[in-house]
Amino acid sequence: MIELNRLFLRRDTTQILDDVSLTINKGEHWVILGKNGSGKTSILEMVNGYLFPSSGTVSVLGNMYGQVDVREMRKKIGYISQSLMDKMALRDPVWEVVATGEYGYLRFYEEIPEWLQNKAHRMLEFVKLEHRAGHVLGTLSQGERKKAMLARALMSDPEILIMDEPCSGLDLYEREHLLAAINDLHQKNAAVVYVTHHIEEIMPVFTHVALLEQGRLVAAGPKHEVLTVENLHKAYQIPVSLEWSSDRPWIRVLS
Ligand SMILES: Nc1ncnc2c1ncn2[C@@H]1O[C@H](COP(=O)(O)OP(=O)(O)OP(=O)(O)O)[C@@H](O)[C@H]1O
Repeated sequence: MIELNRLFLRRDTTQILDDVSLTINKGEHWVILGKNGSGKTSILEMVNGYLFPSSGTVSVLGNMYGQVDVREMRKKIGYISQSLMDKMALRDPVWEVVATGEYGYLRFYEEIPEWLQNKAHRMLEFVKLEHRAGHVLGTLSQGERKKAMLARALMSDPEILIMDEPCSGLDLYEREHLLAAINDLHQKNAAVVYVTHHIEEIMPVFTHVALLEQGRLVAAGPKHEVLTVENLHKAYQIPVSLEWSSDRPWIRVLS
């Protein structure tokens, strides 16, 4: 579904990505981990076609970027990021904000047909936010807003769903509720690519992990093979121990 081949990205004197190759197949859900500035967001932006590598190729859903209209590709990709959240109309009802995802609009200026309203409500049910459907987006908690963004992204039935740190800034309660909704994505067709700083967010739905360090891949593959204390030490330079509980990894820093 996504094939990144020998990606290099250089800006001024900084080597942002340094020979990154990654293949994401249908049925796989990936988490990208790495320190601040290791290149995670750059990879997401390349998959979205917002950023082009200095060299190397990006192929998404069988189409090589550079030979395809990226705007057409973006219709097949759901992207959930803080910058998108910031663009949403806080005074609009939640169901209406969700409905805009059908066409990728930010707002509607005409009457919304009943089928679309019904679909938006179904997506809100999926993320367990239906009880807030009629509320104004700005009155929702941060976690609920993220759930609304997830429901909005699902409206267009994306083939790829990209999430850039969706749990940042959420308290434990809000985070766990959002993670439960994300874990339910196994019922959908989309391949999920998820960036986080927190290893315990790797829910059972995720199958694979890529570990980045200074623009290079330390390891990439099935999560149980990649999430070893040796690889985590290479990526973070901190001694840690790792425990799996209910197919979720938990990390402890060793003193
Ligand atoms: N346009 C640019 N010019 C110069 N440097 C850039 C540019 N864009 C990104 N960088 C640098 O590239 C590196 C990788 O950035 P990127 O945002 O991909 O990392 P990240 O792993 O997502 O970081 P974070 O976890 O902090 O969000 C950073 O050091 C960043 O400062």
